[in-house]
Amino acid sequence: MRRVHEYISGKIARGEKLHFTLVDPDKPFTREGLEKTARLMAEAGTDAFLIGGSIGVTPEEAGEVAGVLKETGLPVIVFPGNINCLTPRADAVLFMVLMNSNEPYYLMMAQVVAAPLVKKYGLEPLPTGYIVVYPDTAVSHMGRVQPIPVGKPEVVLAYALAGEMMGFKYIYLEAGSGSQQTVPLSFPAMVKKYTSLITIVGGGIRSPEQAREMVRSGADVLVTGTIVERDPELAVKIVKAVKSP
Ligand SMILES: CC(C)=CCC/C(C)=C/CC/C(C)=C/CC/C(C)=C/COP(=O)(O)OP(=O)(O)O
Ligand SMILES: O=P(O)(O)OC[C@@H](O)CO
Ligand SMILES: [Mg+2]
Repeated sequence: MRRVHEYISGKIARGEKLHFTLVDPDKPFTREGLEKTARLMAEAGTDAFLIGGSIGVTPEEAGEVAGVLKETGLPVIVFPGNINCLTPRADAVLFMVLMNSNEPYYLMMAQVVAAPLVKKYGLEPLPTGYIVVYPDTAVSHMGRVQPIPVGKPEVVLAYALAGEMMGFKYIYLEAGSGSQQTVPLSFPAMVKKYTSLITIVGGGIRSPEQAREMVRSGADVLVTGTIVERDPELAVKIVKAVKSP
């Protein structure tokens, strides 16, 4: 059963660009507030919800958030900072390797610890190479990241090719949540040109214009988190820009 992968890849095959809404269960929320945001984003046309955070998420919070988001009928995908984000109430998990980490835990041990849990929970694994471009965010600190030189898209391409050769289906080009900059447009462009990976891009996207140029450059899936928390109406405009680039 690869229902979520088929849902995502089917839409891409039909020429659609996708938007994922990131919800961090560590951020304070009320059930009513979360329901309202979820409904707003679903009506705007977001394609799925990601749940996860770098620090502080309890499995109970992850489960509660997943339960509320599932009421929209959209897929709920765990975007794990670590195994604490896993919950059986989600549909799938970005089964990630942080490819440019210097830390063995994020390269192999997190996956080894997670795999039996993913199996028990019945989560669909989405095999994903995760690349964090910039230093100075929670994820780059926690993940002991070796940043990618911004003027060198061939470096990111080499990672993407390696990921594709190892059988990953997704590559997530991450600026870092709350980043001041988005990933360089040349990065999704290069990956799209030379691989058949599904390209997810996120971090620092704050305007419909940025969203539009990122999908025009080759991103298949755009992720926004911070703007959904700060300005949901602007997030709705971003979804519309992704859907009509
Ligand atoms: C396979 C499993 C279960 C785990 C893999 C674990 C790996 C490789 C994690 C990569 C390192 C990491 C810390 C990723 C975090 C990704 C994430 C959920 C980011 C969401 O944003 P935050 O970093 O929480 O942003 P804020 O600072 O805005 O809260
Ligand atoms: O919070 P923002 O900056 O939108 O980032 C989203 C996501 O890519 C973080 O992992
Ligand atoms: Mg967080």
